[in-house]
Amino acid sequence: MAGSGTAHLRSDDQRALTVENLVVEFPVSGGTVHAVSDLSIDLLPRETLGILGESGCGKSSAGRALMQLPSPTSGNVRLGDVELTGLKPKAMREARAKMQMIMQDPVSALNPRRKVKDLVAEGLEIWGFSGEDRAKFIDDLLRSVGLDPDVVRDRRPHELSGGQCQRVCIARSLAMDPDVLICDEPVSSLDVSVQAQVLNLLEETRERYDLSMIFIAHDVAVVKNISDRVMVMYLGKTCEVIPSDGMENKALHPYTKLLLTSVPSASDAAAAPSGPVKAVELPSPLNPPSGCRFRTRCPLATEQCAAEEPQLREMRPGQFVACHNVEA
Ligand SMILES: Nc1ncnc2c1ncn2[C@@H]1O[C@H](COP(=O)(O)OP(=O)(O)OP(=O)(O)O)[C@@H](O)[C@H]1O
Repeated sequence: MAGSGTAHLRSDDQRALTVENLVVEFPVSGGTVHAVSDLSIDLLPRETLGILGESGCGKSSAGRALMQLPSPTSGNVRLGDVELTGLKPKAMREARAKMQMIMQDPVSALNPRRKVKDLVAEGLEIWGFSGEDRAKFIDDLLRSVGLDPDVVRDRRPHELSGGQCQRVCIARSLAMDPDVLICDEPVSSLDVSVQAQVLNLLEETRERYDLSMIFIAHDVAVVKNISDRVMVMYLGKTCEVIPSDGMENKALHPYTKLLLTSVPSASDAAAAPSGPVKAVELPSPLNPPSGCRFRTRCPLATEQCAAEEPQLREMRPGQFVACHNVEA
């Protein structure tokens, strides 16, 4: 798999989730949208991997394809030891229970006609819970996400705030006893005042329930703070995988540096790309540039970048970069 975009962990490390060469394409009238191209991920148990990139780079398409919603165009997704590709519907439902997704808009993720206690219980049939056991289980889950069961259990989504709805979504996911939580922009639709509370809850939840997490967002500071490692995507491809600790000083790919300079910090100067980034629109995923997809905006681009696609190389321990023109 060398050069395929995988994070290349040690071969003896256990994986919560393994993704190999994921491709997501959408046929449209003008051709094919190449939303995700050759994406590989190794997620360790209890690790949070951030996926960072600007709008339209394929983050959500990748997240949904991991859940097989819909299945990717090609590539393999393995949850623990279970290969999801090609599972029959019943086996897929059971496997999918172990990988839950928290969406950007919690209000529209919840059925407006159902009460909180029924929303949280939506997936519980497969565990066979009923009666008092079930009611206690739901109350415990509501408490664990910081909601008072006596206050919220009989309410419907429109009677709750956005932050409370996201807490209900998190409780509903936890009801399935998942191993992996995929969070797709989980706080971007919430008021700034409650974003930090929900981020803290996600972090506490990951620790308390021994979860592994994929955290998708375009906000560099949020992704950096919550993640152990960050995967930076540009136009459907991985350009860098980097430990989040100190990444503002360690980033090597010109695109990662560009993203980091959008976060005001004392280390901006160190992080700035070496040369002006060209002010052009994000190229169309219908017809991505040849070679390196970032080359049309890159201050370091050479002829080689148009001719040859750079593969991920381990430049420093745990840091992988797809660029012809950077050195460690
Ligand atoms: N169902 C679809 N049909 C056609 N094109 C799609 C579809 N879903 C996504 N796309 C396109 O795929 C590309 C990647 O979109 P995606 O939503 O995955 O990006 P993103 O990084 O999550 O962006 P955002 O943060 O704005 O959601 C975009 O060009 C988008 O327009």
